[in-house]
Amino acid sequence: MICLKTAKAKGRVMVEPSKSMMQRAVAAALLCDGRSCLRNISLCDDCVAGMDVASSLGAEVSTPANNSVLITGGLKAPSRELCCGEAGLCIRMYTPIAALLDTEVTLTGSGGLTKRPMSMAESPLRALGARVSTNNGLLPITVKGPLKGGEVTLDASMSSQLLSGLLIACARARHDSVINVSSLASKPYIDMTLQVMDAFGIEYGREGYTRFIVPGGQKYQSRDYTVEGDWSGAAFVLAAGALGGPVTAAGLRTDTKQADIAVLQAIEAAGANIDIDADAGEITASRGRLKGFSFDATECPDLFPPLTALAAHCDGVSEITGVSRLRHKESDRAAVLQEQFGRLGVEISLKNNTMYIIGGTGTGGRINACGDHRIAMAAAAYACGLEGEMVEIEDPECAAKSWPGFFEQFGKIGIRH
Ligand SMILES: O=C(O)C1=C[C@@H](OP(=O)(O)O)[C@@H](O)[C@H](O)C1
Ligand SMILES: C=C(OP(=O)(O)O)C(=O)O
Repeated sequence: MICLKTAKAKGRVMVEPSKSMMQRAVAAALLCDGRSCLRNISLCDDCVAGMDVASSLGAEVSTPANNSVLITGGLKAPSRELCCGEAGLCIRMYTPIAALLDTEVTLTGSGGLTKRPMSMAESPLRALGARVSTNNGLLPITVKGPLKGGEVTLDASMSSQLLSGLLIACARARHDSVINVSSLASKPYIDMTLQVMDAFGIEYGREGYTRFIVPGGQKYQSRDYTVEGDWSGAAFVLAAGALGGPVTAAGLRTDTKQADIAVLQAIEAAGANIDIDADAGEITASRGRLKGFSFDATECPDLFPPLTALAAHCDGVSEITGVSRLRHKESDRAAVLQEQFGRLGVEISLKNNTMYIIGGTGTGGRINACGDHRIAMAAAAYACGLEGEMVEIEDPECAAKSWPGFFEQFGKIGIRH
């Protein structure tokens, strides 16, 4: 457990590199013939799991040094089960990749991932020529390819992550693939996948977010790739700034495809100030007259926790829509936010697809992160809206899933433990 002394935050934080972008780049590097160098890497739990899986699938992964790692591609049958840790993207992306092989591969995971659905992988992979079995829709999942290609339909209402994996893998299938997609949410994450495929020389066609055409038999081109800073982690830093500040989040690209750059709109809607220095890659947030705000987080569900922390200190009621996207995250995130912020005196109600947060009643107290990194980080951002109280966090270590140095960085902006 850690105990944070609440205070207004002030200063500058270098954000962690994006685990979403890095895991995609590692997968692309695995599928190359040559050697890639990934720079500005993250050693968060999810990225370490991604590198381990790539290595088990035949990549030569150097010991990370100087913030970079060398990956020599080469896909081969692993000698053991692939363990994806707690990373949803990792298992949903490597399942189609493992199905490129003509041997049976089992993918598994730990902690919260064991409760997260994998059923969405079954019918599309079968339609593309692989054998698939899951544990009643959960882990472990076993696949046996080779993925041949073909035409397939995918219901992506639960998650975009399998589509990311299919797009990446289908470029290496023997034949061309057409992926028809219905009800896709988290759309920007597909743009992130396509951006990495572009960077590694892969071609595809698309009709918006409903149909993707991926020619088979393509070669990923090895390259130097710099991982950009993580807007999902930056959202907690900027929420902290909006509650006091000024706080600067550094290491970000403003021309990003990342979904969570949308945090800037939400913070401005709450009445706080945002200052952007695109050339320096620095965003500064500072307090304004904070008022309840409305925001649609359907396409950027990871913003719920930092925006809940912000809304808890805004005057009036804030409304965030897209609650249905939270059911299968590291925790049942809407329920956990409601319950755990409730312990801090913040009233949250859930109606249909909307979360209502009543601002201005929160106090210090103790919350349990419930194994969800974004709940732990949200508690720290929340602490920036109080003064002279304590916010205790049970299970803070789970922040390492996306940002191992998170609490150290918050210490630097005045939130000490
Ligand atoms: O592709 C990715 O990197 C991610 C996609 C999103 O998941 P869903 O598509 O399941 O919403 C997001 O919530 C997750 O944190 C990371
Ligand atoms: C849901 C998340 O990640 P994943 O699905 O990759 O585990 C997250 O980081 O909030």
